[in-house]
Amino acid sequence: MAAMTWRPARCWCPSLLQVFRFQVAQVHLGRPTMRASQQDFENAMNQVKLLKKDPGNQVKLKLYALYKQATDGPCNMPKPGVFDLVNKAKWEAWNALGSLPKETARQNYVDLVSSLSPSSEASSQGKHEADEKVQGSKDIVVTSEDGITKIVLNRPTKKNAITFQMYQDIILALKNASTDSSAITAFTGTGDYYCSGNDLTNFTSASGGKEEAASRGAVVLREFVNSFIDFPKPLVAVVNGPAVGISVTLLGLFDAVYASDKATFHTPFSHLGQSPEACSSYTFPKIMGSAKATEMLLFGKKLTAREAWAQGLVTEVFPESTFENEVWTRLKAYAKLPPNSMRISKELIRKNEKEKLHAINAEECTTLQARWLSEECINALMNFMSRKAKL
Ligand SMILES: CCCCCCCCCCC/C=C/C(=O)SCCNC(=O)CCNC(=O)[C@H](O)C(C)(C)COP(=O)(O)OP(=O)(O)OC[C@H]1O[C@@H](n2cnc3c(N)ncnc32)[C@H](O)[C@@H]1OP(=O)(O)O
Repeated sequence: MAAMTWRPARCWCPSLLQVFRFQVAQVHLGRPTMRASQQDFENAMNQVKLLKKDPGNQVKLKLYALYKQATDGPCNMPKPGVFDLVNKAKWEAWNALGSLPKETARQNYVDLVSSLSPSSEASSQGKHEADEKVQGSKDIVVTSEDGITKIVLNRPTKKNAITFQMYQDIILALKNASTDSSAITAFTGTGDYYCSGNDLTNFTSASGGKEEAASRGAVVLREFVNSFIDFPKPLVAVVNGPAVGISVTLLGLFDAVYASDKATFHTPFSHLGQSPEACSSYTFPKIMGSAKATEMLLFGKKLTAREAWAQGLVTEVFPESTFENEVWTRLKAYAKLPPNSMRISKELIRKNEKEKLHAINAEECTTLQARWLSEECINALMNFMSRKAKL
């Protein structure tokens, strides 16, 4: 086994890691099952060596984790000691991927590398493979094949929390997906979480005063939710793990929600001094009744996948062991249906509520803009930031 040890020309992040040795061993990946993806994977590994720009520790940890998941499967190493910073960071990144299948990890690795060097030929395939990756950044990876445009939240070390940039990336991804050649668009997450909602550092790290940040937040949130309200094609959520906050409330605007039985659904808005968004103040009572909606949106009751299914928020629950395979097989079959008929039928189902949903979205954003400036919310965000420091 030839080991390729990559020592950066300079220490990339002395504050976090003294020296980050990024070891990617060239291993014989066994008899090729899918020659092409294996070839892409090895090409991507070589591309990593040629990267001229420092991708940052987060990305390097992600590459390390995806590489290990793709070659060794789920994390099988004991957790390093608390003072072994480098290996503990690597262990956590790998462990955060949970039971992500090797093929998915391999594909995510290739996608991540190609997003780092977009001009690179991460794929050795012809036109078809090159079409698979259509847009995205390091945290939102968009691929399109088999009639499905897949929008992947790809920030597993932060439980796929949504940054300001990711909101913009998703708006663009939906805009592109609405006119591309795919029949269906699906959202899913990398790692053990679907999405832990809004990145709670969005506001504390925003430039300008908190009033300006709240105002910008309301504008981007309104545009973000409108892009879901107006999306013309079948929109499916593939909830691969726990979902928090806006990733849960948005489900009321999806056309189908398939969940792994390890998924949970949590909207801790009162705990955060906030209020509901993504039209959930209307869609949740409509879907599950006002009492169940109150338990979620006011009291922050966390639902299991089965409870969410029983309340109508989830269309179907699958065993974790067969979830990915069953869901993507089903969606590939659905994606073969006549796309115009599906689009027109969706328009019939949704058209009577669109105007109402836009108005509800506007009101929720105005309310949230005020909430973000409230003492209750600011204290809650500070508590979240300081919780680790107490450890
Ligand atoms: C200019 C302003 C722009 C604003 C942009 C628009 C704003 C739109 C806002 C729309 C309204 C949305 C509301 C919501 O979504 S409310 C819900 C927000 N989410 C949460 O409250 C979840 C917070 N996270 C947690 O409770 C836990 O992390 C969680 C239970 C999810 C997992 O716990 P666990 O112990 O398993 O893992 P860690 O806590 O160690 O998490 C691993 C690392 O990931 C970081 N993390 C996780 N979630 C978030 C998050 N939501 N925001 C920021 N960071 C998050 C966590 O801090 C860990 O990082 P470190 O390893 O660096 O500590």
